[in-house]
Amino acid sequence: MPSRISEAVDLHQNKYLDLNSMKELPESYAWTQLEHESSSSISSRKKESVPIIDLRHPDAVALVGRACITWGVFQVINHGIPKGLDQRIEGQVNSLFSLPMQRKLRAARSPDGISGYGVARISCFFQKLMWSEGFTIVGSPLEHARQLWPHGYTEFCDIIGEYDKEMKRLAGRIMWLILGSLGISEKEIRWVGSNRDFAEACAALQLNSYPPCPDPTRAMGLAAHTDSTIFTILHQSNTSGLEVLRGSSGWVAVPPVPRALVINVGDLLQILSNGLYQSVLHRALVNGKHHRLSVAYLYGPPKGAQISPLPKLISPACPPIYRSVTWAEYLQEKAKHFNKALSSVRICASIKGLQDAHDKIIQVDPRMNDIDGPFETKVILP
Ligand SMILES: C=C1C[C@]23C[C@@]1(O)CC[C@H]2[C@@]12CCC[C@@](C)(C(=O)O1)[C@H]2[C@@H]3C(=O)O
Ligand SMILES: O=C(O)CCC(=O)C(=O)O
Ligand SMILES: [Fe+2]
Repeated sequence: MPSRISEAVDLHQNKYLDLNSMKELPESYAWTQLEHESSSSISSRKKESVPIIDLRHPDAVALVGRACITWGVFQVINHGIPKGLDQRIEGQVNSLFSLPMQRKLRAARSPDGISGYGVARISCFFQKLMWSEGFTIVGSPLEHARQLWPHGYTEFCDIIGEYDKEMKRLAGRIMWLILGSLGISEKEIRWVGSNRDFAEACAALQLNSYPPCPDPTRAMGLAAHTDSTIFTILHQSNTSGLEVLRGSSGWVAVPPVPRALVINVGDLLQILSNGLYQSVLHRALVNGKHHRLSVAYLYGPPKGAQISPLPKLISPACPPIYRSVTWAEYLQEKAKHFNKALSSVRICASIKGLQDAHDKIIQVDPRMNDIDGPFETKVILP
């Protein structure tokens, strides 16, 4: 039986395989059938689909509230992001991931860093590797862009800057819809900012690439996870792959809708809403023919802001179930406990009717069985 350390080294050595040139699925990327089962067949039979909300609808607040409670995810249209920006950002993402591996590695994320090129951060919690590459941007992408395109990095930086600005504006608007749906006014949030635009809010941009895969039914693009955000705004290219877990219905596909953006409830919104809006477990599957891209805007509170259940949502009958955390503290919990991060900040162990995403874990990765600690693979039965 190999030791945990040598397995970790194996993973590390496999880390930068060039997925774009592989003709067969290496064993290290082959996930078990069980992990793929329970997929969309059930949901498509039931004809359930993730709500699509027109942000210009007069009842947008109520629609958003209902979608947060019943799904934890929705798509938005008429969101005001300039036409064509989605295609321009996709062009940049495509050009980044099409670079030769040696070039991409110049912008590699350092082991303890946040920004840069690399495999999914959550890879260390899984036995198998994921069929994807990522590039994370926090703050300015300039230094990494220079490494990637020494003679032509400005276009990338300009488009990222424009996308970031537009996302921040949209995120502020969605914040108001969500807060409105919870009955929260501006007086009740310290960090709304003087222009009511959440100017100090922090965010990360995650660019994801899922190359065509020689054996897509055995591969996993991005394993099931929840985001450690208030919410995430996701643009997906015109190839399906995103799935969300919906209670007893199992995995439901979130099909790309032209110009629509997907909004995922994140863990911090679950904390703020005292468990009313639960973060959504989601994953990305891969495709045999098409290269899939996605751009996630991971939206969170300002640095140092304490996130805890909103006082208005608390009463003797509904005591706070989470302690207060900053985003940075929560990300540390996530890095340590992954699926169990929410329960690690829970102060009230069991509330009837409330389940954290991790409570749905029903089978521990057998390789991890004899290891103490939080290493668990989500295997969700139908
Ligand atoms: C702010 C962040 C959220 C994130 C970790 C990060 O520091 C930057 C990347 C984010 C991301 C994107 C892909 C899925 C995810 C779980 C991951 O591994 O990296 C999220 C992280 C998260 O939400 O916890
Ligand atoms: O590619 C996708 O559809 C999902 C990406 C995602 O979940 C993430 O970046 O957090
Ligand atoms: Fe995600």
